[in-house]
Amino acid sequence: HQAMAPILLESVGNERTDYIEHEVVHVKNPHLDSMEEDILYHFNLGTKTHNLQSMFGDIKFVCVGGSGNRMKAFAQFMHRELGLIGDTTDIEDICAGTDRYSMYKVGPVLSISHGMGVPSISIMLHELIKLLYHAKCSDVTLIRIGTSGGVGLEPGTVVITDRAVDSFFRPQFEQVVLGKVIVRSTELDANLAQELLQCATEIPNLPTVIGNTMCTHDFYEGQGRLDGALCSFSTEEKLEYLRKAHEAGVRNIEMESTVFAAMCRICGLKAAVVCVTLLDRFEGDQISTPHDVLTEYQQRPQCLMSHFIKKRLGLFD
Ligand SMILES: O=P(O)(O)O[C@H]1O[C@H](CO)[C@@H](O)[C@H]1O
Ligand SMILES: O=c1cc[nH]c(=O)[nH]1
Repeated sequence: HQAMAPILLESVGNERTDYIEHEVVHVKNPHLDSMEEDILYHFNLGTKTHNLQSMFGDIKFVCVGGSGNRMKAFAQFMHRELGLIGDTTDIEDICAGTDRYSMYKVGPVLSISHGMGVPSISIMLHELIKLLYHAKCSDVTLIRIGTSGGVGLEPGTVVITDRAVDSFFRPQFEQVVLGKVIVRSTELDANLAQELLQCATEIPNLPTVIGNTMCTHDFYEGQGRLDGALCSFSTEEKLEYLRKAHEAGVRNIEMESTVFAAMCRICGLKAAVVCVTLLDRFEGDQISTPHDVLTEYQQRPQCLMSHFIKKRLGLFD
């Protein structure tokens, strides 16, 4: 596992002591340095009102997911898994002053909700990356733990994303900036994906694959569903699209992975996407699985995360 402390390089016959540079979180915005104060509006945090370094400087793992309740449950679960002292009911929402996002901190783990879809997670990521930068965090790993629709997989399978692709199966994210389209790569960290797959093999009953994840801008028509309020295509056309997606290596469909991958990559954050599949889209569109089964499915990426984090922290040694 990766060392958490600075790595000392002993150089024989040399008085100097070198440290390998930590991978710090970058922001790619020259305007930020000249700002006297930075207000992270949707978190209800700011550089003048909060000491971000003392609040967040020790963060090494950030897990994000759509729902506030899921991310609270994950924080409580991690609190127990890491054997931290105190009551899990005392874990407070750091963003309680706003109802846009929820944020919980347990030791070196930050758990944050991002809502649904690219615009929602993108706003959250702008503020999260600035928060990690202001807090002078280093060696941070960011993981989205979510749900998705499977493409030719048994429901409940966990998919670790190889490439995050758009609706045309391209590994890129397009953002319109000042009326022009900017295209950014969605490449994720291949070593991290392999490390997570290895962790999955060490956990019983956690069916896991690596595959491409398609990110769409809609849950219904945008994912080829026949059960929305609008539908402009036939069942055969839907299945043809899913077959093409499958041929392009797509194993699951969700709504945030491309922008998540693109933003993390540019800012020097090692990132992964781990989503459980709730259904097989070749079999249907409605999520009709009983609630308790869905709850158990949602816990699968969390179990994988706990194993991964504990392994990285050397808690199994
Ligand atoms: O389960 P989460 O992480 O919210 O993500 C998935 O679920 C939502 C749709 O139900 C979309 O946001 C999709 O990406
Ligand atoms: O089919 C699904 C299930 C969860 N999330 C999605 O985006 N699609």
